[in-house]
Amino acid sequence: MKHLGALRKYFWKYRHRLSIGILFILISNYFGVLAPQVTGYIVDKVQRSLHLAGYQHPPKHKSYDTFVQYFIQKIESIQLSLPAIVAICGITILVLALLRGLFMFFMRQTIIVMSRHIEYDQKNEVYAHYQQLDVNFYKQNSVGDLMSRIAEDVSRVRMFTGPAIMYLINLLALISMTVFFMIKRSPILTLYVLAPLPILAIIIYTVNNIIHKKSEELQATLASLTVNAQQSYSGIRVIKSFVQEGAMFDFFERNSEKYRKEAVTLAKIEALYFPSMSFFIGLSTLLTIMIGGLAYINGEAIGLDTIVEFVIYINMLTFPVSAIGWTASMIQRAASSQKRLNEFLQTKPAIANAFTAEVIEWKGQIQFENVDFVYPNTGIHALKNFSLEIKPGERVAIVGRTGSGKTTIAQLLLRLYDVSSGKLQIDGHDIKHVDLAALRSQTSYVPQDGFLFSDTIENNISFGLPGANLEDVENAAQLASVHKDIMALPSNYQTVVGERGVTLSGGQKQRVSIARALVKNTSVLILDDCLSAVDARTEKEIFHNIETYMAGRTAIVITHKLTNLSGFDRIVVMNNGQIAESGTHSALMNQQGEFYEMYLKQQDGRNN
Ligand SMILES: Nc1ncnc2c1ncn2[C@@H]1O[C@H](COP(=O)(O)OP(=O)(O)OP(=O)(O)O)[C@@H](O)[C@H]1O
Repeated sequence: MKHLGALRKYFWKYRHRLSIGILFILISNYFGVLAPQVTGYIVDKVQRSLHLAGYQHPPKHKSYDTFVQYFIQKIESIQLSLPAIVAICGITILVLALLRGLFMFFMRQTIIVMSRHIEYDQKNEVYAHYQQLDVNFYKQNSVGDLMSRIAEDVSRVRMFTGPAIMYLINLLALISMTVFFMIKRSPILTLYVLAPLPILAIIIYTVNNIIHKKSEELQATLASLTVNAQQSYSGIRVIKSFVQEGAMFDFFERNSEKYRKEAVTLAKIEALYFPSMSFFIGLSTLLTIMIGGLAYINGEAIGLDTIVEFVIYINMLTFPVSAIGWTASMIQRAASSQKRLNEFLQTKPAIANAFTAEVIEWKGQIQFENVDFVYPNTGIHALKNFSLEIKPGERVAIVGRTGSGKTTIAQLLLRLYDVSSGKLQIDGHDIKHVDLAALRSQTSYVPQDGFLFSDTIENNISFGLPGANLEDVENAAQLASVHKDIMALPSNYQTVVGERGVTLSGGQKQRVSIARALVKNTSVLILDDCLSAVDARTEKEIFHNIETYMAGRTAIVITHKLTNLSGFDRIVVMNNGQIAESGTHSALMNQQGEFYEMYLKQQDGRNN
């Protein structure tokens, strides 16, 4: 429960709405408890007027609410016939019911609407926090988990801030008002009639706890089913090509069967809930009639009107009391969801702007000095005592075997991670003291997996530079040698790509993501093996196109393709997190070392 304390700020923000909502709940219940009293009055009035045989008039009581008392005085002062009094009382009961309904409507309008506002604020808070967290956080948490926090957990919390709060306050208001009037009328009858309710409360609580536990298990099974289905859809091509549809289906069916069994058990337990409720409410009604009836026969101060009133009160309590378990379960669920949200919202991003962070105009100088880097989630030592200086405007190709640390260099330069030891400086500033947004906005980075959004090509490219016009976008596409491909698409730059639209080839995707980086027009360009799916001729064309573009800019090109590297100022060969050799293309070829060997192997591969 303490976890829900985090919602205080929202309740404070919407305190006016909440207070008005509570007022509406009180008013609607107030009108609710008046109706039984007016009914009791008619019963009493009819009995007294008809002088029923053997009816011993109990003394007139004055335990009505002030409003009802005033209403009775008014009616009795006008000397009306009995049918007229009955009709007026009937209309009054109808008006009270309408007023009750009207205020219930207002109550929902304020409290449920408030919960929707809180849900909106909370979703934005969670989303804003997601944006701040570093890549390591995303490595440690699955997409499904992140999605369920923003969707499911926030919705569960909304069930607390809206319906649960509303039913809880409604229940407290109704119970206290009815019990107040019942005690006022007959304390002893109240005691007998309410006696079964604590037993009912204990049963509800116990059954509810079991329901809660079972539904948690059910949720977990459902989550694993969903992840399984999600993976099947994402990996459908792999599943089909390996003819594994049957195996996937069996796996899904087994999980489904588990889900079915758990759901059936839950349904059986839930089936117990309402019958036991009805039993105890029925028992209370029975006790009212029996004990009240006996007291009446014995001539005690209990009239038929009191019995009628009590029966109505008891029935009014049915729904709110039956909602206790449901409300408690909603509160429990909301508390566990809020706990998950709190854990996540309290996660501090490992990479954040230092207090003293400076916005610099990056000229493109880069210096790694004895850098060691260990991936925090796996402990893999990706860079070892790595030193490299790149001058502004220098064009450096980084090559090497897979897993040798090339991408890691790019990730450190974008400060997606911080170095574990050693120094990384840009233009002589420690990268940790450079404003993050300034650093990243001055770097054009094309990652290996050039992810495209399900949007138009124009928007995908201009994403690199919000506010870029179509001319900028086309220029960037031309530099990335993808303009012709785009013009061949059905709606050119307005063609929607991704899930909702056209599927681009691997090479086209890579080139669109290169265009997205080039449109940024920054002093540093980092291409991370983003030409792997591009044929040699197009690759040559791209290098040629961006040669002039690169003039005066620092360019780091990570690649596995060793042809076309003669135009680079330097080639750095990585091996196991360290530089194996570095130099110009001709120097490395003359050296006949690792680069030379890799180059020859690649040439052999091509010729064979
Ligand atoms: N996000 C990560 N979390 C943990 N370990 C990682 C992560 N990324 C890379 N590694 C590990 O760090 C080492 C260096 O990886 P890196 O991606 O820098 O190599 P690379 O030279 O770019 O390889 P490739 O040419 O295959 O892209 C590898 O052993 C890899 O498994």
